[in-house]
Amino acid sequence: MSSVKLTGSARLPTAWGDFTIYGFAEAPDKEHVALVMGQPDQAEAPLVRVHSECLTGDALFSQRCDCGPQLEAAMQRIGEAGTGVIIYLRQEGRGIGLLNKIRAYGLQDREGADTVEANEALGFAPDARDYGVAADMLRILGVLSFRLLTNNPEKVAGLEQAGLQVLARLPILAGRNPHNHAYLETKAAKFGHQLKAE
Ligand SMILES: Nc1nc2c(ncn2[C@@H]2O[C@H](COP(=O)(O)OP(=O)(O)OP(=O)(O)O)[C@@H](O)[C@H]2O)c(=O)[nH]1
Ligand SMILES: [Zn+2]
Repeated sequence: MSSVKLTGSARLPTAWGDFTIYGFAEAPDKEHVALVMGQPDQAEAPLVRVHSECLTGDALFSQRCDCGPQLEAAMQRIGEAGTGVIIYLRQEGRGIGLLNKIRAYGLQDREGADTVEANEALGFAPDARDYGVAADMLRILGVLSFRLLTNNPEKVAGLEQAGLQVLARLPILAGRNPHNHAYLETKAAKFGHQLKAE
């Protein structure tokens, strides 16, 4: 039984080409979207990006993280390929929500905590995400095997555990800057993100 329901779709022209945006509802009140270009359900190894919401990075140009540039890079690569999917998950702050992420940022600023320590100080797991919903959305879209744009091995494992086939992990290195240096180092050291060019 899928935890998400497809609720509608529409054209979404972007700077990188024309996508179709699909709305998904997850009970009780979460809303997710998928951007689809071309016919990834017919393609042999389409590009897929599973992107976790980051309001500060995706919409407000924050340089504390690399989320906005990664999203742009993924849309550009899918535009160049002509086919692919962006699953945009409303798992802000690695699943703790926007307001808790801002509290975690405050602890990092005032107490020198890294992202993991700040989450733990607030009583959260270091990473509270789950990729089952993303897997359900991909299944509804008919995309069962694909190449995944990510540096995060947990994302690959999470989607595979949910029954999908990740044919390859493609690195997505974008948006490194002096403000996110420590954040990226923590991702590599504590979450095993692969951040070296391959
Ligand atoms: N709790 C918390 N979440 C953060 C922090 N900085 C960024 N995030 C969130 O982290 C999520 C992105 O996760 P990342 O670990 O950067 O990257 P990823 O999605 O796991 O991996 P990639 O696929 O390689 O991008 C977004 O939801 C951000 O809002 C932070 O300091 N604390
Ligand atoms: Zn971010």
